[in-house]
Amino acid sequence: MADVKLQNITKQFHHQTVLDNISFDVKDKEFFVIFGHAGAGKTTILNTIAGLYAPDSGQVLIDNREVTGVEPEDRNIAMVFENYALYPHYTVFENIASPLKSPKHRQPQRVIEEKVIRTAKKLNIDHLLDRKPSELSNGQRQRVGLGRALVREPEAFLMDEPLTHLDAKLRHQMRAELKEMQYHLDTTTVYVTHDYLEAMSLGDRIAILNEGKIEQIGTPHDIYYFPASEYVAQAFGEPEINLLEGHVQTEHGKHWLAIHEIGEDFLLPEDVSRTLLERGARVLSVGLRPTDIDFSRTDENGGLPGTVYSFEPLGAKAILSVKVKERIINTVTSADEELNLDERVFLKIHLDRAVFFDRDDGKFLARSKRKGGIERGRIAVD
Ligand SMILES: Nc1ncnc2c1ncn2[C@@H]1O[C@H](COP(=O)(O)OP(=O)(O)OP(=O)(O)O)[C@@H](O)[C@H]1O
Repeated sequence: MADVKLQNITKQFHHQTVLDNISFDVKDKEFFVIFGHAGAGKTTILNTIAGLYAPDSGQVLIDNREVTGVEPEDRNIAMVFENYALYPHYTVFENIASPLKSPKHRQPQRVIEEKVIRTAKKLNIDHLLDRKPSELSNGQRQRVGLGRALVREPEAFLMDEPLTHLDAKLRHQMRAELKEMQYHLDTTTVYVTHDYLEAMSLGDRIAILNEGKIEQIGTPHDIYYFPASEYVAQAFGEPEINLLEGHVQTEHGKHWLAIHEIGEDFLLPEDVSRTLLERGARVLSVGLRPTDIDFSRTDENGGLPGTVYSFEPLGAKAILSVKVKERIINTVTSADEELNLDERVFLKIHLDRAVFFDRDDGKFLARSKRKGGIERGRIAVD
């Protein structure tokens, strides 16, 4: 296996820029996820790495060797597709052996047998070699698909939404399988998805692509807790992060955040106010994850009053939307709550967990790294 590097890749189709100066470095044995909405350019990146598309500018390096002009079959990259494209009339053995029989890469029968058996053992499917794909479970089929890619001993795997059309339960199971396989096989993988949960659960690192540009590259933790932009924060999390407008105000040497939309002021964590003032940010966008807002039925500690706008039980948890003044705020509660529409409730916002963005360009400004709660109170909001 090897590392895969993209340097300043640009690609246009019909004068429309589809990839705009894309650079990243997938390390040897890394599981690297490219996340983006439909049309963001994810598949175009995979095709560029595989050599199916030539970039207009920029370089592709595999194992530090430039391959930008090299034909796909000479790149030693394996692409795994959504349906695994197994030959239905071939046995598992024949399916896995098929890449070793192509005219360009044909190998002697003895070598083929050895490689197929070794690959099947790695994937724990060596007892299934005589079966046809129709006699396999989905998980086993996936392993055969991967086995067929792996048998060529590629330098990297490229996977284009391999789990998209599976139902939720199976998808979860397959995710676990892929993860386990990755752990045992030490493969370098570039994996494309539009499902943020898949990206978070599989990726060592994730690149977030937005209309052909990379918004952020980071670990799942970085992406979730320190999103580089409002776009990233909105894409990762269900229900979506609440974004409100805040104004920094200074009184008696203390820095407060006034959120007029909900008629509430919060004392800013010191590390946050320092950063915001250094950056000269007085008006900003405040991101509050639904999980960082608690609700109660009683006004115990000066909670923020609102009324139930909707209550959506989803098994173990429920999405509670509360109308505060004219704003709808989403929170997550346990599903066994019984709440009626228009019922009066109180919210407790954990501003110490908020993420602050520039109001104009939506880029990340600050998040408190302090542990523990913050002081909270009311001052007059004009
Ligand atoms: N061969 C092509 N010719 C013309 N336009 C193309 C070609 N391939 C892709 N595009 C365009 O490039 C843009 C990015 O497409 P791409 O398939 O890379 O997106 P994606 O992020 O993989 O989307 P999806 O999740 O829908 O598969 C789209 O607007 C698409 O229409």
